[in-house]
Amino acid sequence: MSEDLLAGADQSYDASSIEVLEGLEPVRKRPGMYIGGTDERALHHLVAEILDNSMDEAVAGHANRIELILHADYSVTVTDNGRGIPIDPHPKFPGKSALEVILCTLHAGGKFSGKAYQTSGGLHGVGSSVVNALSESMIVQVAKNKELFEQRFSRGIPEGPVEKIGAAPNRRGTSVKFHADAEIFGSLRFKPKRLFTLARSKAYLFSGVEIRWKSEIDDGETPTEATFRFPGGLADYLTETLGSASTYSDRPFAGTVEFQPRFGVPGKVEWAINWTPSRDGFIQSYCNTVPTPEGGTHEAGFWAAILKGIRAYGELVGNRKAKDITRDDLITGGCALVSCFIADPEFVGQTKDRLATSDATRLVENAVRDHFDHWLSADTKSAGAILDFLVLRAEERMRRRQEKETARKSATKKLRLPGKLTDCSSKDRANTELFIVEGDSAGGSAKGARFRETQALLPLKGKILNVLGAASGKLSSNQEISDLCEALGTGMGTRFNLDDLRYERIIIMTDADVDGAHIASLLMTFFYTQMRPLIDQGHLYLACPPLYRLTQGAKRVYCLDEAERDAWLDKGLGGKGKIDVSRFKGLGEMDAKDLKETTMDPATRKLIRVTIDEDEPGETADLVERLMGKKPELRFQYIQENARFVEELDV
Ligand SMILES: Nc1ncnc2c1ncn2[C@@H]1O[C@H](COP(=O)(O)OP(=O)(O)OP(=O)(O)O)[C@@H](O)[C@H]1O
Ligand SMILES: [Mg+2]
Ligand SMILES: [Mg+2]
Repeated sequence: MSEDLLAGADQSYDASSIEVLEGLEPVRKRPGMYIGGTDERALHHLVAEILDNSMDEAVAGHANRIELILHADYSVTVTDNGRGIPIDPHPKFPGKSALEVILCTLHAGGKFSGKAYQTSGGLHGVGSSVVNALSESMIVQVAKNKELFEQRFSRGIPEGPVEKIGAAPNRRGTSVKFHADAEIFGSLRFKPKRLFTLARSKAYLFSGVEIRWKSEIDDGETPTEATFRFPGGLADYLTETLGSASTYSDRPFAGTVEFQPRFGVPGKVEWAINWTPSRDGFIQSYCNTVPTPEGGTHEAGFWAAILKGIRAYGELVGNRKAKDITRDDLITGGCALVSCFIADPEFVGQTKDRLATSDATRLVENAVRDHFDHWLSADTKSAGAILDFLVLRAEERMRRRQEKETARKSATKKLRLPGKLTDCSSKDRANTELFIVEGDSAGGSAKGARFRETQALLPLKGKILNVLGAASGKLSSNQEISDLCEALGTGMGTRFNLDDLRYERIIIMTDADVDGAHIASLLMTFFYTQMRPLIDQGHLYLACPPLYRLTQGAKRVYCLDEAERDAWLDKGLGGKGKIDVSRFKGLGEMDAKDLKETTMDPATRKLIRVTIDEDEPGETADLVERLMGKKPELRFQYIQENARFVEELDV
């Protein structure tokens, strides 16, 4: 670096360049430090801060009702029936009420000493003042001693002192209404669904509270009014979350245990966990009702208990492979909720994404461990199923590692293709298509119908197994599945790699009958669970072979559905004699020319792209479960009703 540059840099660097931000200014200058950014997540965090304060009041035993309202102008009101924020003059700040101090000063709060609250989510004395700073308007009302008080703020600055505005003979508590500041959040708006979910989860976390939800904004999918009260706690929450997914145990392993007092304050942990083959595992953890998406010490304690418990059970029943199970196998396979209440928790950051209190590990582990041992030995059927499932995951993980190592060794890996694949000649992936064809008979006419250069064929024999129900070990040993994987070139499950995909479009082409629909749905499920990115990136399609053939003399037309058939029947084909209608039983009944024209030729065919509705991942899993799960009637019904009539099929 040159001398000039150095000299230029410190010329104006003197005391005057050191700024001290006062009051709530730092919050507006650097919102990220307090709410983790200025994005949608940060915006919704504002509501969480205010709601957390009311929850703290409820958990401390002073409130049992909370109301959350989303107004038409996108402002939010949170009301509780707690003690009410103190409004008397603050001893340290003459002329200011405690309310004003709390809302206009960082690090002002009643949760530092544990006198007013024992196990609170709040602890920094920052939350409400931060929300105030980032709101273009905030109105706080406090009902106390049969009187109603109010103070208004704009961008963290009081518009006047706290004032008595009336009587409140039957009311008690705090109400905070705020409108997030567009200067900070731009055009971002609260999403009814997110707030609804937030309110609901809080109610699950503390069964002593009733939370009412109201939204003046109707997004068409979120209820505009609801009352949440869940005496069943996390066990119910988990059961609801898993919906109709099949699980290895009928009831989740769930419980609540009080801790030995910490700092003289009793705490507790509540949890629920179950295992399912039909979706990825997850854990949602909370401390003092504050979500901790990055986990922390309480999660560590929970997994330690489950891991030790399952290994000990394996040893007890003589399953030697149980000792290979690791924490990762547990985490990827289990669906868990853990909520603890402890005094004076330590979090990382103001958004409290991770719990750091080291005691929590031991407390949670001890609490859960005993119960888990009992639970496993009391329900040996579930315990056995869970153990098998976890052992399988461990084996799969180890096999993957081994395969990776051997794959690296054989550097000159030759591409292996299944014998029954009729490949296309193009060496370039662009514009190529793989037709997965049901049965060999159809394969015959498809061979004559295809464009050799770009269209490849893979006939699959009979019914592939119901992959969703099958353990993943069975999957990889299934011949049809491994042929499919080799043809695609991608690997599956956690080894799936989209870059290796050998074709641009994968097209499922099955007969237009119930069996065909079944096979198509099995394949879609397989892609959904094992090769999800292939669907996400728009590579998966369903072919639409016609359902009817009409002939009249020498004239012949194909119809995709009843409507089309009826239209032709009305106007006639222009041939001689009576119209002969035949309903296809299979692709094999069509000759190559017709198959090409109706189903395979990109210029004349129709395709359905398989997509997934991103907003509803839960429902997607649910639908796949419904399609593929234990009830075939439901499945057929769905496919027959829908598959033929939608352009984009949401699996
Ligand atoms: N709804 C309420 N009812 C009663 N007191 C409240 C309520 N909301 C806030 N307070 C009081 O205001 C104080 C400050 O709240 P604030 O959210 O700023 O900080 P905190 O909750 O103490 O900590 P954190 O920054 O972690 O949220 C609280 O400690 C509590 O004493
Ligand atoms: Mg708070
Ligand atoms: Mg504060």
